[in-house]
Amino acid sequence: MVVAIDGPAGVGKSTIAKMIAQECNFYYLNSGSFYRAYTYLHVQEGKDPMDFPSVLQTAKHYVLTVDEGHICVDGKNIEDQLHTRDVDRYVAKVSAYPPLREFVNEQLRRISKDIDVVVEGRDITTVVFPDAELKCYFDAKPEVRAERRYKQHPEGQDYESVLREIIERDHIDRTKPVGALQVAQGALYIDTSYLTMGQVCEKVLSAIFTLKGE
Ligand SMILES: Nc1ncnc2c1ncn2[C@@H]1O[C@H](COP(=O)(O)OP(=O)(O)O)[C@@H](O)[C@H]1O
Ligand SMILES: Nc1ccn([C@H]2C[C@H](O)[C@@H](COP(=O)(O)OP(=O)(O)O)O2)c(=O)n1
Repeated sequence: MVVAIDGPAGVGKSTIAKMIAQECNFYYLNSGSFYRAYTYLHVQEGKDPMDFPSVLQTAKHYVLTVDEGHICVDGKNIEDQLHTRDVDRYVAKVSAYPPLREFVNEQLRRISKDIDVVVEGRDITTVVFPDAELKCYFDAKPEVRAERRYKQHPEGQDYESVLREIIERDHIDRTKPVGALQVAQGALYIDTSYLTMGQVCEKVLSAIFTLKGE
């Protein structure tokens, strides 16, 4: 079974997807980690992340694997390197390059073949797995998402800057020529603004149990 989850930054996709994966014993895939990993690896090589064809070359040079939800290169977990200022600054633009999207999508489909999986991102319900057994769209007001992100790293940027970046990121994510964030037909729409993580998880689990006839 494929459970596909899309939604904007800070809405709770990773948190809930991991909870569902653990509860149902499904594999967990975070597609944003692929875009982050390629951005990181390219910058690490001292190359220009705005030269998108060259980022694709870098991507093709490395083999990414996923170990218990963590992205690895040559077997080494690089998760800690994926949320730096540099990666945050460039990843939205890098991820808008259609050939790179196609490259990432092929890998997501290959990894997910014949297994039970929860996959989250921006275009999972629309492009990568439009026929997923369960499609979910999580939403929340930008102010709520900024507050959640700010609380994750109170030592980092102030709330106003976090909110500004969330709004900018939303704009890029929603206006991408390919793979833009949108609510897929037939998706379970959940506004998480005033729900606890447990309540969101319950809604998704209930949909999975219904599908399984449990
Ligand atoms: N329903 C919720 N209520 C309160 N906080 C939440 C909720 N869902 C997620 N969070 C918190 O919001 C932050 C961002 O969640 P995350 O799962 O990283 O979002 P995303 O993967 O969509 O970017 C995390 O600190 C998480 O614990
Ligand atoms: N399927 C996906 C997943 C992520 N992206 C983009 C969206 C973001 O700008 C980056 C990083 O995604 P990620 O989910 O890690 O971002 P956030 O944690 O929500 O800030 O990649 C995408 O275009 N398509």
